[in-house]
Amino acid sequence: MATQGQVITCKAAVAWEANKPLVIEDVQVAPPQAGEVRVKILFTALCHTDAYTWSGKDPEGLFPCILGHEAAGVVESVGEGVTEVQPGDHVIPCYQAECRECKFCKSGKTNLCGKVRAATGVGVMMNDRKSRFSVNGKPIYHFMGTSTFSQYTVVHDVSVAKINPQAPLEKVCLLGCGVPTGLGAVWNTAKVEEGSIVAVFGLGTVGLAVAEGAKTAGASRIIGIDIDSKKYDVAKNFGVTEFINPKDHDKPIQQVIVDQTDGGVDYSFECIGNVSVMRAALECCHKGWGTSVIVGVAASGQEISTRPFQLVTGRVWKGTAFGGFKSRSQVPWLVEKYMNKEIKVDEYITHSLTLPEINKAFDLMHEGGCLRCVLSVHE
Ligand SMILES: NC(=O)C1=CN([C@@H]2O[C@H](COP(=O)(O)OP(=O)(O)OC[C@H]3O[C@@H](n4cnc5c(N)ncnc54)[C@H](O)[C@@H]3O)[C@@H](O)[C@H]2O)C=CC1
Ligand SMILES: N[C@@H](CCC(=O)N[C@@H](CSC=O)C(=O)NCC(=O)O)C(=O)O
Ligand SMILES: [Zn+2]
Ligand SMILES: [Zn+2]
Repeated sequence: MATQGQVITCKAAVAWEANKPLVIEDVQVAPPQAGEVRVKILFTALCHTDAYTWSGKDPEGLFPCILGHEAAGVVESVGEGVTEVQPGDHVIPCYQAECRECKFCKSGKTNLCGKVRAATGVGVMMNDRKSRFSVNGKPIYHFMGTSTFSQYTVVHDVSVAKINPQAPLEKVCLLGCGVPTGLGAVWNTAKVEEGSIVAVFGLGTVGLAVAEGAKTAGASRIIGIDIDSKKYDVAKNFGVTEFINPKDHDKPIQQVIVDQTDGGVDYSFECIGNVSVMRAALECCHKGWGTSVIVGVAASGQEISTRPFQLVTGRVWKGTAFGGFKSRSQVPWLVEKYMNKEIKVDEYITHSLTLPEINKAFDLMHEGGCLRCVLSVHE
């Protein structure tokens, strides 16, 4: 192919500074080095975590950078030693890598991978600790090892999942983050059993995917909690059976839930990123066994607290990254589940725009009616 081994100049949305509108720039994307893959991104969605880092509250946020981590595309070229994907393969970039060789990958206890995390956390590639992106010679940092708000990106080979080429990329891009995170929080992290009572705090994409996961796990009651009452109508389609708006109650929300559930829920999930809600989510769990899973990402400087007595009396506090899914192994499996109509994806897509409209897409994200907005990157 003509572009292999060449620098590609393409359009990308650059975050030059925290909180300043993204700027569509002509970006130079260097060829992939050993162990790297250059991907033509066709569709990318926006996740709340992109907005979080853009806001300047992420301690790992570096500027200028190219954000984006929920996407799908086609391999354009590969660097030396890359064997598991080749040009033309349909792929989903994975911010949570899976090398299958490191201490984490071999532990059988976690989906976290240590191979490239130190490099992706500081916005560079592992090989030479440099960025593959530049604008007129000025380096632009990578983000989460994915940087999908660009027509082309370079990722580590351990951070890319090859998927069924029949899958519609404009839909399955969502399997790069929010939907697997919610489903996996239920299936892998909490391991919700049939008949359980579940509370979901925050009914955005991640919370709705938790509800969907809980429904398929056979939960008997799925209580959705959100400060936006309009969320309930949509949430019913994802399995939420009851709704509570904390603003409608004088008592603390954990007390309201404990009163309505004969002592508390079996499982709760915080899908907002609010440390006060994380506490409420733990404290609404049943004494002796209730488990609360933190999914939301809280800003730099925020800390969780509760009375240790809550844990002494048997409640369990956990967290999850990418829903505990092993990315390269299990994203292709999730794609198949979608193709077999076993999991929802289309239902989370409320808006479709193009890359140049990305600032509008971020505005939409902060409006109640938007779950996921998918950007067509080459239109
Ligand atoms: N752990 C992980 O691997 C991942 C974590 N995340 C994080 O999950 C969180 C949720 O992501 P999205 O669903 O995309 O966000 P979202 O913004 O679409 O949804 C959040 C929901 O919480 C509601 N909410 C806000 N404050 C509330 C409060 N005090 N009480 C009750 N409800 C409240 C909002 O009305 C909204 O419906 C974010 O913090 C995101 O960064 C996202 C993906 C992966
Ligand atoms: N840089 C952030 C960390 C944010 C975070 O926790 N990210 C999640 C994924 S959120 C996706 O939308 C995650 O997978 N964390 C594990 C990891 O290795 O980063 C901060 O420092 O707050
Ligand atoms: Zn995300
Ligand atoms: Zn690993």
